[in-house]
Amino acid sequence: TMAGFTGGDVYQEEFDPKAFLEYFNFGTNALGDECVIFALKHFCSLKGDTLIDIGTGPTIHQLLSACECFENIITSEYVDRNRQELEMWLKKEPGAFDWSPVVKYVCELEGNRDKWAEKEAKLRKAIKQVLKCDVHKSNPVDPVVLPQADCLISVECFEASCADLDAYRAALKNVSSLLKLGGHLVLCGDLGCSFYMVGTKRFSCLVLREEFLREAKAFRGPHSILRTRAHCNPDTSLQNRYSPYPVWGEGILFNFFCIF
Ligand SMILES: C[S@@+](CC[C@H](N)C(=O)[O-])C[C@H]1O[C@@H](n2cnc3c(N)ncnc32)[C@H](O)[C@@H]1O
Repeated sequence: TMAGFTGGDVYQEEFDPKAFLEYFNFGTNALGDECVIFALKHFCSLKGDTLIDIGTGPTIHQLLSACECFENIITSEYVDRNRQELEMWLKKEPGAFDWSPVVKYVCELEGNRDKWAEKEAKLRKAIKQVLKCDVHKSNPVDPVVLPQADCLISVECFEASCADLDAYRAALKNVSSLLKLGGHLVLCGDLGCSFYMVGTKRFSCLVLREEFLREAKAFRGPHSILRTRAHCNPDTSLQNRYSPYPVWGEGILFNFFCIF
């Protein structure tokens, strides 16, 4: 509901990157791993020169395969602390999150199990900018003006930052201005999820349905892919034990991945 909507101010004040990164402690949570693996497998198929990631958060999992094809990656994020956390990893500062288990897994998927250190170096080199971003602005990276990119990617950002479907459509439109004609927009997230936890703090999530994504797809043209996958056991006791996000808004969670 609107009343429970957690907007930009709440993010800026209360989104704790360290707590969020707990979801990416690979190997400690079976269902969390499943979520990440679903997305990682799909990210493998992207290609182009320039890629912009919208609402990067403190994470890099979404960029690990892309850095093999995209020489220029620009990340963008609303929360200052998330950008700082990412900078820590980029600069290999002490206390930076250890992404190596996830990186190793991606290398395995790509058939280069031993290349993980090279991949980390490649990604650090590919990420050219870490920008402030607000999807509600007509130029989300204002005051920076970017050349249009070949590919935009956004993982669980619009549903986190938009109070309703109209706001989601408007944000998609804003962000599309950063994309070349004929470029690809890649969205990844969960269907039917109404909130998620970051540490002990609850953040609202706009409930998405497959029909809505199919409609959004229609406005980007015919070259689209939408894949969804039922991802966790509807048994809530199991979910409470294993879900990466402690309790889901609905019984079953579906991951989605789409390329527009
Ligand atoms: C669920 S997190 C996803 C982070 C990352 N993309 C991932 O997949 O792990 C949602 C992200 O959206 C960001 N966000 C919230 N409001 C935003 C806004 N108005 N513009 C851009 N990003 C926003 C949050 O700060 C947070 O990093």
